[in-house]
Amino acid sequence: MIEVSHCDLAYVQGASQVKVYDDFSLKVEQGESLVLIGPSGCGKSTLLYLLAGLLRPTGGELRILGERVMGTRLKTAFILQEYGLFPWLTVEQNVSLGLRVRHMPKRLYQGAVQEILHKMGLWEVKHHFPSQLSGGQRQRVALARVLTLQPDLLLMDEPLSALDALTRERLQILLLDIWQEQKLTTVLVTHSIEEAVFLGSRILVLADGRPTHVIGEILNPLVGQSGYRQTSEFFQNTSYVRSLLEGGMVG
Ligand SMILES: Nc1ncnc2c1ncn2[C@@H]1O[C@H](COP(=O)(O)OP(=O)(O)OP(=O)(O)O)[C@@H](O)[C@H]1O
Repeated sequence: MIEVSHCDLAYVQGASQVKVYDDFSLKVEQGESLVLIGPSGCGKSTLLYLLAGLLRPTGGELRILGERVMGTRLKTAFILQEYGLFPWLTVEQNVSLGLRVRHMPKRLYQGAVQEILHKMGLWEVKHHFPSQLSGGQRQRVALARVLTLQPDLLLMDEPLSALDALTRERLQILLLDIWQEQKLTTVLVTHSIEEAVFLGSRILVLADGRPTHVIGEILNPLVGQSGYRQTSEFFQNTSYVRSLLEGGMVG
């Protein structure tokens, strides 16, 4: 699905350069739920921007479904922490926005929008404006909006970090349902070890340092199984990720 091959990426800062990636390679299979975790500044968002086609690598190449990424693509959805909703549009209008800007006639998208509003628990608030919603509801609107476009790749940059603990857990379950139902390839950045292990079928632990490097990779085949959060495997995996992060921060 995704092939990152020997990519370099440096930010220019005045006269100097911040080399974030140097000869970095990564493969993500179709239907994987890859989670990126690592200390602040290690390059997680940069990798998402590269995958989204918002940044171009200075060397190497990225391919999605075999096609070289030269810019943004319609089937890649990107969800940010700040929701990105338009305050002057209602929930329903925000959700259908992507379809409307593609000039799809209302009769063709109305059913799909209604279905997703129900599925995401937004039906009762469909005429509300974003300012009238809780953080969890706003993030569900943002998710609903990108899902109406039937993406094949969902990129998420700390999408749940602004939410209270219980809302966050509910949305984690929702994300897991979406991933399992739609077999959607997802790449999620988080700072939460528990969230990484709860949502990632594979977890990539990145370390700070220039350039960024992978210090651990955990396959997590039990992800999505009911009651996983209460199992000893979940506890072992969170402990392992924590130890990698602690080790990676030494020095
Ligand atoms: N536009 C930019 N210009 C210069 N340097 C940048 C720019 N964007 C990011 N950087 C630097 O690149 C490095 C990687 O940043 P990035 O935002 O990808 O890290 P991150 O792991 O996502 O951090 P966080 O967890 O804090 O969001 C950091 O050192 C950051 O300061």
